[in-house]
Amino acid sequence: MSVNKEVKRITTHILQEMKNRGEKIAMLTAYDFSMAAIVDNAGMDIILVGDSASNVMAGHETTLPITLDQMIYHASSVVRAAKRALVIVDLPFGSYQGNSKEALASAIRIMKEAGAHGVKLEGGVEIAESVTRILTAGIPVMGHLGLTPQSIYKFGTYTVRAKEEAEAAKLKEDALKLQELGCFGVVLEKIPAKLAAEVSQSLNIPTIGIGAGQHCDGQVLVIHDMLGINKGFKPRFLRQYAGLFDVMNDAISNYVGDVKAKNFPNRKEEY
Ligand SMILES: Nc1nc(=O)c2c([nH]1)NC[C@@H]1CN(c3ccc(C(=O)N[C@@H](CCC(=O)O)C(=O)O)cc3)CN21
Ligand SMILES: CC(C)C(=O)C(=O)O
Ligand SMILES: [Mg+2]
Repeated sequence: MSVNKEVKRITTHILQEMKNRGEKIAMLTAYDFSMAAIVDNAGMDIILVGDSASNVMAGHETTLPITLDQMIYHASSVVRAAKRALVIVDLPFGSYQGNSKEALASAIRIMKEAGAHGVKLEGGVEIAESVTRILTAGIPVMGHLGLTPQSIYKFGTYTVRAKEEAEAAKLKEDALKLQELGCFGVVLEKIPAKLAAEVSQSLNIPTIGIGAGQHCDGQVLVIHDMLGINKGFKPRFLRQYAGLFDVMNDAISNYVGDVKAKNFPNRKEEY
């Protein structure tokens, strides 16, 4: 399907129209200017400045260490590159769980200092007050349910979530609550496809899946994973669209070889 690059800027209203007419929503992460420029040029609907930057940019084992200041630095770089995509930024661990006032202050910093278009928060009914407060300030909010990596130490593993009926019921309740509060969409991470399909059908707002099957209204992946830059990470839900680790490794080792062999620079490459 061809991508309409005529659209000036994707908005949350356009995303809702896309769901209404059954057009799938494409979302991908980016954390810096150069990558975001490529992602935007390729016709992405939403660019997520994910707290997965903690893993893929900083090399941490979890998303917990990344700070609000660091997220703002990544987000401001992405915003400068994004001409068409809607730029959504994860509120990092510790920047919103304290109370709704803190949550709003963090969201405002992201909007004001990075120029982002909205924020994403992990959690359901527990964060209802914060979601409401942020929305009241006119800031679009996206929910995130299922595997919520900021709670990894509570769960202990990254296995599929909501397989049991009780947890599935809670997730459905959370999704409805987030919609009722006014979220423009919700990410469903690593839950059974059947549950994601049910939630996607029962909600009016779009669902964006990662490891949540084909019936979500859109899909999201981490860019380093789908480009094959991050070789070690290969869960079943991930499709690798390129093998950039090897491509980049070959180019870089050729450069090393040329320098060592005195093949670079040559006479044409000097002044
Ligand atoms: N590089 C990267 N990609 C991601 O998708 C991602 C991050 N980082 N950081 C934040 C969260 C964490 N996410 C994750 C992490 C692990 C799995 C996962 O499936 N891990 C194992 C299986 C774990 C298990 O079953 O116990 C795997 O198969 O690799 C999925 C999503 C998604 N997000
Ligand atoms: C995996 C996506 C949904 C995310 O939250 C992130 O990249 O941080
Ligand atoms: Mg995240």
